[in-house]
Amino acid sequence: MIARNLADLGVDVIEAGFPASSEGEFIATKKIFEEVGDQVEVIGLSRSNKNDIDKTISTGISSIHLFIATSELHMKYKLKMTKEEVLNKIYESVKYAKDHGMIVEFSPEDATRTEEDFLFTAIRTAIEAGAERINIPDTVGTMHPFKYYDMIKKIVNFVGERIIVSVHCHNDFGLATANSLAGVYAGARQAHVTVNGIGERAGNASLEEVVMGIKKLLNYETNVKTWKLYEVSRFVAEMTGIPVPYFKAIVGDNAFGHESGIHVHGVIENPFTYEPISPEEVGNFRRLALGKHSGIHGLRKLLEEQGIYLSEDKLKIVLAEIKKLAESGNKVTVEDAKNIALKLMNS
Ligand SMILES: CC(=O)SCCNC(=O)CCNC(=O)[C@H](O)C(C)(C)COP(=O)(O)OP(=O)(O)OC[C@H]1O[C@@H](n2cnc3c(N)ncnc32)[C@H](O)[C@@H]1OP(=O)(O)O
Ligand SMILES: CC(C)C(=O)C(=O)O
Repeated sequence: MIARNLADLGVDVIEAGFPASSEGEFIATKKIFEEVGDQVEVIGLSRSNKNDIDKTISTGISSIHLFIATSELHMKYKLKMTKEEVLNKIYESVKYAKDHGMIVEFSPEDATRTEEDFLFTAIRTAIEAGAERINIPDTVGTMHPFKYYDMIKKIVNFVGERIIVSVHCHNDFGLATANSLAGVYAGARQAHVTVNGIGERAGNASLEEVVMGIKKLLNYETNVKTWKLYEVSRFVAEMTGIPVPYFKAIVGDNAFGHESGIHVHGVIENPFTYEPISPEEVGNFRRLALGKHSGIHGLRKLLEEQGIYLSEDKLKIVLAEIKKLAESGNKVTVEDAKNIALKLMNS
């Protein structure tokens, strides 16, 4: 169901799973391909070994994302391989997948902590073996946008126009979206993202933020139907049981929420004053709230929507009551405002 939502949303590629990791992932990848493979490219993640590649191929999909770590840290402690062994694995696995007719995306895992010369050698090896896409993972989110921009720019120049460079950013320092945008600005033409930013540790770059950043901040195009973003985000939250944070950009409940009087006044006059994106553009909703920060303009609007028209003096009295209520620790609703106003009108 999530895959169908993503296909309808207009994403270019769905990384459906890691077929060699379990029977469930194998079946899911196969099923997702059968369901939406005619609408969107479906790709499977795989270690750089024959067993994983064979398993991925046997799902029926035709794109594979091969990875192997290239940083000293990962090679020494995790893979227990030398540089030469890793380069051999890259060449052999990419070549093997290509010989089986796969589209190959290759990731030097922990790329951003990899010694530069070796990273370029690994990338060249993957391309020589036939990889069409090179993804540069910031595996533990240790990049900042200025550094990642320089790195991606260099790689884009190195690989030339024929190869698509992709970015994959983790959010350990809260910079996954910023780094993804820096990478795209530097010439990457694919970004790995997840709905609501879900992922290991602090998560991955969020689809909603990266798509809207590309559209509104970089002024580039994507194929994503942005007005479906909120709906897809909520669907994934419901299916996974992982709620969307209240203050989450684009899809959070407060992403278009305004309480402060000055802001509400601005938004009433022209929403662009305090909304850099309109809620409709992403399928979210504007929410005007009442509280200790409220002002007359916002209160008047909310009451008039309830059919209550008060003089400026009366509005001031209602506003004072609302502030008092909020400052005593209560959440103030439109219903509260309405009751206060009606009481005043009847007194
Ligand atoms: C940064 C990333 O996101 S990487 C992808 C993360 N995703 C996953 O791990 C998918 C879910 N994983 C799993 O289901 C399991 O870990 C499996 C099926 C992949 C492997 O399970 P196991 O065989 O039990 O091994 P385990 O996970 O404990 O260790 C990983 C093994 O893969 C090796 N390995 C790790 N990455 C790679 C790679 N890219 N290419 C080849 N071998 C690799 C490790 O060196 C280790 O090898 P060893 O068993 O010879 O010591
Ligand atoms: C497999 C790779 C792309 C990965 O997930 C990472 O390095 O974070």
